[in-house]
Amino acid sequence: MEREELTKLTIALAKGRMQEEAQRLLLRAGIELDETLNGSRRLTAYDRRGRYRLVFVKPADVPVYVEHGIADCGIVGRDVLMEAEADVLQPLDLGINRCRIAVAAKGPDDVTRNLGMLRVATKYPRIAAAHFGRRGIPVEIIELAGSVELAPVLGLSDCIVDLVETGRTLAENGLQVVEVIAESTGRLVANRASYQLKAEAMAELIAALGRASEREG
Ligand SMILES: Nc1ncnc2c1ncn2[C@@H]1O[C@H](COP(=O)(O)OP(=O)(O)OP(=O)(O)O)[C@@H](O)[C@H]1O
Ligand SMILES: O=P(O)(O)OC[C@H]1O[C@H](OP(=O)(O)OP(=O)(O)O)[C@H](O)[C@@H]1O
Repeated sequence: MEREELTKLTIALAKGRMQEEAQRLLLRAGIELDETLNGSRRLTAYDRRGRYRLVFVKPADVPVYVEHGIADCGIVGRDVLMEAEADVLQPLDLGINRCRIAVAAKGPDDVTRNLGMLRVATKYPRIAAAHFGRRGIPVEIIELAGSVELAPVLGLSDCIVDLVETGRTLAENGLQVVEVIAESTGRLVANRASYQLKAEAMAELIAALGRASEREG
């Protein structure tokens, strides 16, 4: 039988930092990827049994593929989902890539004692704007693509909104957490229509990943 006929679901995986943990979890769930993928530049793959097609995309693009139904489901961080405000279902917390989305600065006074417009550097403009909006603090959002911790050190901003795991990047750059906005972990997300139309395959995947992530945690 052709692979396409066997394939039940297309899963979009975030490339980069989350990919390794996600693939380890898939393996525990009995979804083993073609080993010719190792070291290759291919952006799609099937699992050994041909049941799932995997597509590898940038983290921020996972909700885009899933919302449009190109992928039935995806694995991506809650940080990305909060920022994208994507209309997708979140059936499972996978517990991988646990970190916090936090406000950080050289010291708390840089945030709390600021009298004018607070300058906030971040990769997460929507999360940052919503957070300070709730606090009633006027902000200028300075959007950066990475190494956000540099901004307050060099005087580009008063504070940052970024991910913190061990706190090492903050500490080594003389910054500290001022406030935690949210916890983030890797999530299984699903397209709304696929969730209904491919209910059996979805349930099978959710159950397998749920068991695998329980064992992991
Ligand atoms: N230090 C960390 N510890 C744990 N999880 C993290 C950490 N940094 C990022 N993550 C999680 O891993 C996901 C992917 O991180 P990665 O750094 O690969 O993304 P990115 O820098 O946004 O991607 P890209 O720059 O390729 O668009 C994040 O969305 C987040 O959920
Ligand atoms: O608390 P820690 O354990 O130090 O981890 C946090 C760091 O990890 C991520 O950065 P990443 O390495 O993905 O680089 P980037 O900032 O360029 O995205 C995040 O943006 C922080 O900078």
